[in-house]
Amino acid sequence: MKRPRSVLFVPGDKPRAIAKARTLGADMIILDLEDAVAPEHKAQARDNICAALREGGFGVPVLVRLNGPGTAWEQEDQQAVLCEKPDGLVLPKVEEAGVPRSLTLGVPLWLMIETPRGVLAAPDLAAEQGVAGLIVGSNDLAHALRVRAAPQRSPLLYALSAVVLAARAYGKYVLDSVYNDVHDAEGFEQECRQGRELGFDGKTVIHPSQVEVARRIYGVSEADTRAALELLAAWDRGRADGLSITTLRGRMIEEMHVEAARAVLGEGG
Ligand SMILES: CC(C)(COP(=O)(O)OP(=O)(O)OC[C@H]1O[C@@H](n2cnc3c(N)ncnc32)[C@H](O)[C@@H]1OP(=O)(O)O)[C@@H](O)C(=O)NCCC(=O)NCCSC(=O)C[C@H](O)C(=O)O
Ligand SMILES: [Mg+2]
Repeated sequence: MKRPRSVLFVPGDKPRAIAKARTLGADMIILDLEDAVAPEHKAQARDNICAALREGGFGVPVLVRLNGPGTAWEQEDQQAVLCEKPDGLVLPKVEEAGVPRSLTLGVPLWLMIETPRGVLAAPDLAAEQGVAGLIVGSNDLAHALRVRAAPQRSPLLYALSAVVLAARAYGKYVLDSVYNDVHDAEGFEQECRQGRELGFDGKTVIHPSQVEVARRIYGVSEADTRAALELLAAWDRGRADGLSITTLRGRMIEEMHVEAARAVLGEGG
């Protein structure tokens, strides 16, 4: 599976949004049964999601976010997703490793880390078999931590990095949280850049206007490609001169930088 850069949440009770999701160019779609859907809409949302999975036509992996274990909707959600096999399941507010996940259907699991205990358990959760990736849910996390909104998400940085660290340690994907203000394009772009710097693979998004921005910022730019080519050329010159390591404009280049540059070219084409 290719690294998902822009992952769109779509409420299961909004059929127009589900239809539109097929056209927006997200790398992955999450049809939501959990927090985007009011209790009285859960049944309709399940029907909508089954119909959408049956109809297909998304062109990218489609996951379903279930309501958590212990909720009133657990059983019905399980039956509903059995209707058509989604490409993965998103489990919310996961906190404990090593417990049998009652419904896996043999599909990849994406675990939402959005509670203090979830953050503390992130390494063990990332290590679990069948887990494709971790997703930060910073709305729930900020609420549980009782932190306030602050520039650059400073109160959350420790937790964000802890989740990235856990995912990287076990070779899993890791996705940044959603940005709530769908009218604040500048703030969204800034948060995408910050997420990328922190090491996330991509961002979860909630509105059509956010899809392409996340794809671009998490993608490989022309400048990235040029820099990678330049680094590889410098490396090749150094090796031809018999050097074990070399420099480019005074900056040391070692094998891991070469590996990173090749990865950029592999993705950027
Ligand atoms: C955030 C919204 C509620 C904004 O809704 P609204 O103001 O109605 O949007 P627009 O009028 O601008 O919509 C324009 C058209 O775009 C379609 N649309 C909107 N959102 C989506 C979407 N997510 N996917 C596909 N299409 C979408 C509308 O249908 C309009 O189309 P049309 O009618 O044809 O013109 C709304 O965007 C929304 O509901 N977004 C998703 C919210 C969501 O899924 N939330 C749950 C996941 S995030 C979460 O739970 C947080 C996490 O767990 C945590 O703890 O942090
Ligand atoms: Mg949440």
